[in-house]
Amino acid sequence: MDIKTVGIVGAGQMGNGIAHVFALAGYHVLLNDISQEALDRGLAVMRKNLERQVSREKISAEDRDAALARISTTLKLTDLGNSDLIVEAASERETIKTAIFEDLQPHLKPNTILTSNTSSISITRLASRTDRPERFMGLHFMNPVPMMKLVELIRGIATDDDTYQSLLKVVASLGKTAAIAEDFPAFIVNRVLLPMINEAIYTLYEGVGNVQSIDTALKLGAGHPMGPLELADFIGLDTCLAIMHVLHEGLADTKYRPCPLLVKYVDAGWLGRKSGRGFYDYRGETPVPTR
Ligand SMILES: CC(=O)CC(=O)SCCNC(=O)CCNC(=O)[C@H](O)C(C)(C)COP(=O)(O)OP(=O)(O)OC[C@H]1O[C@@H](n2cnc3c(N)ncnc32)[C@H](O)[C@@H]1OP(=O)(O)O
Ligand SMILES: NC(=O)C1=CN([C@@H]2O[C@H](COP(=O)(O)OP(=O)(O)OC[C@H]3O[C@@H](n4cnc5c(N)ncnc54)[C@H](OP(=O)(O)O)[C@@H]3O)[C@@H](O)[C@H]2O)C=CC1
Repeated sequence: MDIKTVGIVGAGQMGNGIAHVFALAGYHVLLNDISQEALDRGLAVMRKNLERQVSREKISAEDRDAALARISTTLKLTDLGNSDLIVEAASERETIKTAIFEDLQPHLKPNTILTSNTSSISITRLASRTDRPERFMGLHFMNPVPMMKLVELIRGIATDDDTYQSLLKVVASLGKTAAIAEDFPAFIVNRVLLPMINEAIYTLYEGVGNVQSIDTALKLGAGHPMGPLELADFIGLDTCLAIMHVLHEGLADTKYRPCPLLVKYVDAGWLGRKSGRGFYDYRGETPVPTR
């Protein structure tokens, strides 16, 4: 299938990164969110990240301008009806995702491929709520999207081969590498990564270390580019908690129980970088540990 126009739902940190890489690869992008503020912020972040790529001589100024010219934004979900491919990147809540696909469905072309960037939710179940489970797949980008080379591809039980092959080509056209995961809770990356982050939060909760010592230990002791608490803040603590709930419920094993301290931070609205505070406080010039 020839994919030219991509509709992206959700202009948060993932949605804007996904729009960035599709536009740079020559696709026309229509970006939707429920809030104008999120759309404006998403565009501003894309401009900044494209600018950084120009200043580091990764792309030319012409590439940047052409990419920006290929991106439009809209508050109206139904404007995405002409897209050849939909990438849903709204908040990690199943009811939100299901409602988006239900609202979009009557306005879509029959062949349009539906994908979700979900970190953990069953692709088979999301697909089953649409009129085209055979043309539905998990297309899971990593954060920050312009930098990370991997895209996890997850087939639902009904996904057909044509959809799978089309998405393999899309991933290659973005200059990224696909890893194929079976449709089980949190797939591959987050099945491994999130229990590690949750364990780091338990380590903090139980007083084995403080924020600084835990992050320093994993960065310098295990060669991680970011400490696990810094990474949790980067992903978003609400998203981390949502993934742990899916693992805990979906695999029915207590080893996946979310740390009460993670729950407390989310209850406080301390969601990490995106809200200004999490395991670090980002409101000053340099991040300061909150524990
Ligand atoms: C939750 C899920 O469902 C799945 C997930 O995504 S889990 C999260 C997966 N992501 C990770 O684990 C990220 C771990 N962190 C890293 O790899 C690195 O810290 C990083 C690549 C983000 C930044 O690297 P760094 O060396 O500390 O920063 P810095 O030297 O300033 O930048 C390195 C590059 O990243 C780019 N970059 C940094 N932050 C960026 C951002 N937020 N957006 C876009 N690009 C960014 C810089 O422009 C720079 O690009 P070049 O190398 O092309 O010049
Ligand atoms: N953060 C990460 O590291 C990664 C996240 N993901 C997944 O990507 C998805 C998005 O995550 P992320 O970008 O971090 O989250 P963010 O919170 O940064 O962004 C989510 C965006 O979706 C918007 N939104 C909520 N409901 C709707 C709706 N009905 N229609 C359109 N937009 C809506 C939100 O608006 P508002 O703020 O107004 O509610 C917000 O702007 C999630 O499924 C997440 O699990 C995948 C890989 C990595």
